[in-house]
Amino acid sequence: MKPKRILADFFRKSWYVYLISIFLHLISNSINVFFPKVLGQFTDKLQIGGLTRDLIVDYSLLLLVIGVGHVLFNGLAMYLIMYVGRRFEFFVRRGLFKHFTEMSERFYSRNGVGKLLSYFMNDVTAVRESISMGINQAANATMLLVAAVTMMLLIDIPYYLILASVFPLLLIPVIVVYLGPIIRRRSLKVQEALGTMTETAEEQFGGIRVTKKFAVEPIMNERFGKTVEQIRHHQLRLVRVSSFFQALIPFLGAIALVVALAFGGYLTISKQITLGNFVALTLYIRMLMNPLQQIGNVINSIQRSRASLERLNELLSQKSDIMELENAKAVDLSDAGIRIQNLSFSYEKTSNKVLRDINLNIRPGSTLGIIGRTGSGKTTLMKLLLRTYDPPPGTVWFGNTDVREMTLESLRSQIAYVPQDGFLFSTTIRENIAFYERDTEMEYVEAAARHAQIYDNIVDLPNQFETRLGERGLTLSGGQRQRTSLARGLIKNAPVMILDDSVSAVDAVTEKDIIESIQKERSDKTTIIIAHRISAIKHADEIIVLDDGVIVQRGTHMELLAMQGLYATLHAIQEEGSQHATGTSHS
Ligand SMILES: Nc1ncnc2c1ncn2[C@@H]1O[C@H](COP(=O)(O)OP(=O)(O)OP(=O)(O)O)[C@@H](O)[C@H]1O
Repeated sequence: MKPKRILADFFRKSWYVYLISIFLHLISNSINVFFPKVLGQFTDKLQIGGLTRDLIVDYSLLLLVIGVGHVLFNGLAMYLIMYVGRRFEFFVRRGLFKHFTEMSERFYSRNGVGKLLSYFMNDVTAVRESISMGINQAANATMLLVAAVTMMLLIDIPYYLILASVFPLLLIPVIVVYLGPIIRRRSLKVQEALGTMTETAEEQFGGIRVTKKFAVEPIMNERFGKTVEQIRHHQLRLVRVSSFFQALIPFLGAIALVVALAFGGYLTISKQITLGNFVALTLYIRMLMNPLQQIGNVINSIQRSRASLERLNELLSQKSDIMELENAKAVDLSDAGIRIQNLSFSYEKTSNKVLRDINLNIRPGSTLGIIGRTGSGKTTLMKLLLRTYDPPPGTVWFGNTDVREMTLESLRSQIAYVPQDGFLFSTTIRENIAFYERDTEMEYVEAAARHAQIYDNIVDLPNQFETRLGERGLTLSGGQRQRTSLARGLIKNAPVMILDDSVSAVDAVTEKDIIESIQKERSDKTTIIIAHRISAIKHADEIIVLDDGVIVQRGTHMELLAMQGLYATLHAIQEEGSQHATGTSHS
């Protein structure tokens, strides 16, 4: 989908449905406009006493046929337009989703989930309403207006009477020009407020467990109440102007009817027009009221949906900041080393450097351990390896290829990244583990679960590997979730694996089993283990200690212990802690 052109793209695909629908409206309205004419003739016949029993039956049947014909074609036309409106919704929502999946992590840090959901729900619906109901009503109303005015001109009603009666309606365009932009501006505010509410709701439902444990429901209610109050405020401002606008149009129609009654009535009693023509004139003017009301609705809805369309087009114009080069290369990572050269990085141009002058060589098949205080830049370094953020050119290399010149597919499909807070989807455990390849055979799923030390927990569940997690299913404990996510990483059997503090929520014995299993399974593959506990990384070929974005120490476990520094300090503290825990302290 090209940016800024969702409507044009859509109309190009669906124009013929609109054409058929407008044609059906045309037939429907052409039938309908005969109603007043036939009724006028009926009145004239009645007045001159020319009505017979047979004629009454004939007129009744004729009116019935007009009514049925009008409803039938109108219904068909409405169905087509509604159908195509729903297709628009489908088309845009699918396009939006695809666009979102192409956006980088930076985009998601800037736009909350709630805000993105509000584009899906509120904005798409607002545009759909105006291109289905809006076009339907506009086509219908315009035709009815033209047909009614034409019929008035064709029957014997003086032009000056028609002009006088229709004159108040000529003020409508003036009102539209004045009030339209006000409606649009206020509507934009409403959409923004709805977005904020969805965002707050999403965050508050996500954090409901924390809220409950701290018993701060009143504060949350108040915070949410404020966002709802904002919507009410903006919506009332919109309702005030749009109701005024919508009421003005039928009001002008009513004035037109008063003119027709007064002026037409005078001409009838002075015998300048027939009673039948007077009835037809008032019915035609009355007939104009509905389309006028509809046109008011349509203009209102178009103004509101223009605000939403602008928001959607603006969103779809945003490009991902992680772009693949046209001649990007696929690199086989199984025999490619990872080289980091003079890497410094900050998230925003103006913010402080999170990593400074990092130099690192990871041989293919080796294990690197990373340890460091919280916030020292460990995860950031991994994000740059995975290119979820762009490192500066020439700083991150896989073999002889700069990561920025690799295809994203070859990079990410060959790295298994296991984050600390492994997210699990609301589906079965088996599908969560076999996430990368859903049709992986069960024996591999089970093996991965064994290596991640989660197998025994899973087989104790009611439906074992087929147990559903999440919204409609069971919830796992933090440690179980972490190990399930670890199994998902292990099953990929990727040339490079990154464990980003992925065993932090398991006990020391389980951690030891997991690490031993990983060592055995991945003896010839590159593994990077980030941990706060030295026990998880001490077997690594090289360990780096990060502090405030700088590598302050590097070496093997034994080498680092021999140096005085952060590593030895951490080791001493952790050893002391574990002695306390096992009751072996002598102090
Ligand atoms: N998306 C982001 N935008 C801006 N700053 C960020 C972002 N992510 C992390 N930071 C900042 O970068 C610094 C390093 O964060 P990082 O997550 O890399 O640390 P870490 O060493 O992995 O910490 P931990 O051990 O707690 O996981 C922190 O100061 C953090 O606030």
